[in-house]
Amino acid sequence: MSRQPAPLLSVTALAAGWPGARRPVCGPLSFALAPGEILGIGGANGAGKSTLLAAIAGSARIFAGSVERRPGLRLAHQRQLPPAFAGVPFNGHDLLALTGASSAGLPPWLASRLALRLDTLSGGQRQFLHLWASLRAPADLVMLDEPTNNLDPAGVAALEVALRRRAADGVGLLLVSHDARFIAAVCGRVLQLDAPAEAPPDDEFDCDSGCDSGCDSGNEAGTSATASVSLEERR
Ligand SMILES: Nc1ncnc2c1ncn2[C@@H]1O[C@H](COP(=O)(O)OP(=O)(O)OP(=O)(O)O)[C@@H](O)[C@H]1O
Repeated sequence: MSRQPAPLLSVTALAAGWPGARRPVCGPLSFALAPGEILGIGGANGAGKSTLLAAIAGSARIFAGSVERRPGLRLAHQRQLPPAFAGVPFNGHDLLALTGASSAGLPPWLASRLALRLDTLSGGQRQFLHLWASLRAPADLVMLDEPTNNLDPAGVAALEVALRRRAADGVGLLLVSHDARFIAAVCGRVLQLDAPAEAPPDDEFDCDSGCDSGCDSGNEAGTSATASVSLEERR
């Protein structure tokens, strides 16, 4: 009898936002991510997609619910706007060394530019290099925020190949993207966050007892009036 591998990540009734805010920006959200799974995260501007990644990485505030990472989980997180390192004498080799990523398999159009300073690369070249640095880092879970930004069709195709290879290694992938074609091409499931309310209510959010951010306890996470979620199977 085969046993299912333990999930890399279990998110339960999570309402996440930012320190100092009265209310979370997303949630309640519940999902799990298995090794080798590619999960897409979609939704309108401001729906809280980046906030969700930040909560999983431990850099946003958890108002209610929980994020459980598999013990010892190694996480790589590429933010939406990777740093340009302007004015810093730092090249592609340095960036890959910093994250522990191998350059083996890097597309030739980028491999030939690894000795160049990052602030002399084009936007798409730098984007792909940052993606590679996260994707090929020694990580169990890789989260990429708008990975197709600045990439041309050849870059997107190379990214899709790299993502599938990483998933085949058992790495779990969370991909935030507005690119519906890209998400449909690579993701087995999609978590769709609802658009934020036009004007957020100014009443304070009541945390449930699972809050880990030092708020007063209150009622259930399920009563949150912020974005809801739907999870679609793509195949
Ligand atoms: N560091 C932060 N501190 C405080 N509020 C933040 C911070 N980052 C984002 N927010 C707020 O959280 C809300 C959700 O932002 P978030 O970046 O998560 O949305 P998103 O779904 O990723 O949007 P987009 O598609 O535009 O990238 C926004 O209203 C934003 O103003």
